[in-house]
Parts: sequence; structure tokens; C-alpha cells
Amino acid sequence: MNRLSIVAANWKMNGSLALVNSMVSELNNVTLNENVEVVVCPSFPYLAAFSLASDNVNLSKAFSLGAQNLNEFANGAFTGEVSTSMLQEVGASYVIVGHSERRSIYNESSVLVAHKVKAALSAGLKPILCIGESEDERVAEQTEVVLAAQLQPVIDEIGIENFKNVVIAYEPVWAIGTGKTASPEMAQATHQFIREFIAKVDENVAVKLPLLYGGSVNATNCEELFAQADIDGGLIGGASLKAEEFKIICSAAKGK
Ligand SMILES: O=C[C@H](O)COP(=O)(O)O
Repeated sequence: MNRLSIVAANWKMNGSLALVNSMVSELNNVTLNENVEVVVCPSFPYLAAFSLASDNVNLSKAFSLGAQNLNEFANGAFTGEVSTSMLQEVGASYVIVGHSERRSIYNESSVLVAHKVKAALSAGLKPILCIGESEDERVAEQTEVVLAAQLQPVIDEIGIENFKNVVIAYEPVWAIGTGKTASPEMAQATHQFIREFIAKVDENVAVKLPLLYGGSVNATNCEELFAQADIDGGLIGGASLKAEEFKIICSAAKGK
């Protein structure tokens, strides 16, 4: 099938220059399976340092740099914001968009998320588009409705053909940072729904789309999760800050 698997580290508002340097040298020793890419997304101030440290050790091209957010405008009076060209200039090639923490804490709507996805793509950055339901929504059996409502504005904004440069991360909100991972079967069923949702619009795009799982992935549960037919790696929070554990997770990913 030849579908890329991706393990993406979302450091959130954690980390330090020391972690950047130690992580780069640890990652330099990881053996990845074929067709696997690892993306590290530290906070904005550490992007350039990560780039430089990777260049210094000549880190394999299978390791990429990503940002955790972007502004949808090219430049201007947006204090505290960061543009796509700035991200590119410091070496980022991916950017996380629509993480549930941005949606809930910073009130980012699915329409704004769609604009950010478009801005990322226009600048040649690959968006890692996060979608996921809350615990109440799952209990109310609204998961599929919620996911469809998060995906549709992006499809409308960028057109399905542009999903060939998009990565989707399914992260059930109730599993993020809680230690409550979705069971591999539950995660697989939801990933299958997402792939079929995209396939209804374009089957070729759906087959190649990397679908990552996020939510309390760790060294113990990663193998079983990544073995599921529609799970193409993970978006890793807490466990991505511990080099030894993150290395195990990276090695568990296999291209499909
Ligand atoms: O972006 C990463 C996710 O929010 C998962 O975080 P976690 O692995 O700490 O649960």
C-alpha cells in the first residue's frame, strides 16, 4: 500500500534547550522502520535550536521539525503570533493545527482551523490536523457527528485534493494526558470511520492519508495501537519528553 507512518512529538509548553540537545543526540541512535517519519514539535523558541542541533549531528532526513501552531495571516500587527514564513525560515516542515487544547482553551473554531490549514499548505508546510471528541460527546454517541463537523470545514476550505499533503491526528480529548488510552479496537474503529469519511469524497486521497492516534500513547501500548489497520503512527504528548520512551515509540511505527 505504501502509506507513510508518522510519530510526532508534541512537547506542548514543556522542554528546554537542554532537552533539545539531548533529544537530538538520542534520536540520532534510533533505528526506524521503512516508510516512517518522526516529527518533533517543540515550542517556538526551540525550533531554531532544534534545527541547528540536527544539522550538527547530520540527523537523518527521516526526522523533521514541526511547530505547534501558526497564524493564518502572512504578517502584520498580530502581537505574539508566528507566521508560516517564520516557521519555514527556522526549519519547520510540519505544523500542528487545531489541537484540542487550542480549540478549547483559545476558542479556535473549526472554521479558523480550516483557515490555518490553508495557510500552512500555501506556505508548503504540512499540517497535522487534530480532531477528536470529548468524553460527553462519546457517551452521547456523538463522536462521528463531531468528527465530521471538524473535518468538513477543512474539506470545504482547501478542497479534498489538498489532503494529499495533510496528516490527520485523531485524539479523543478524554484520552489526552489522562492515562486513559482508547482501546486499540476503539481507536481503530474511529480511524476507519475517518478514512471512510474522506474516501466518500476521494478514495485515492483516503488510502494514502496518514491517520495518527493521540492520547496517552506510551512505550507499552504503542505497538498494539500502531498495528491497527488504519492507525499510521501517533501524536505523542507526555511520553515524547522522555527520550528513552519516545525512542521505543518511534521504533514501533511501521509504514503500511
Ligand atoms: O498532542 C498530543 C496529545 O495531546 C497527547 O498527549 P498525551 O500523550 O500526553 O496524552
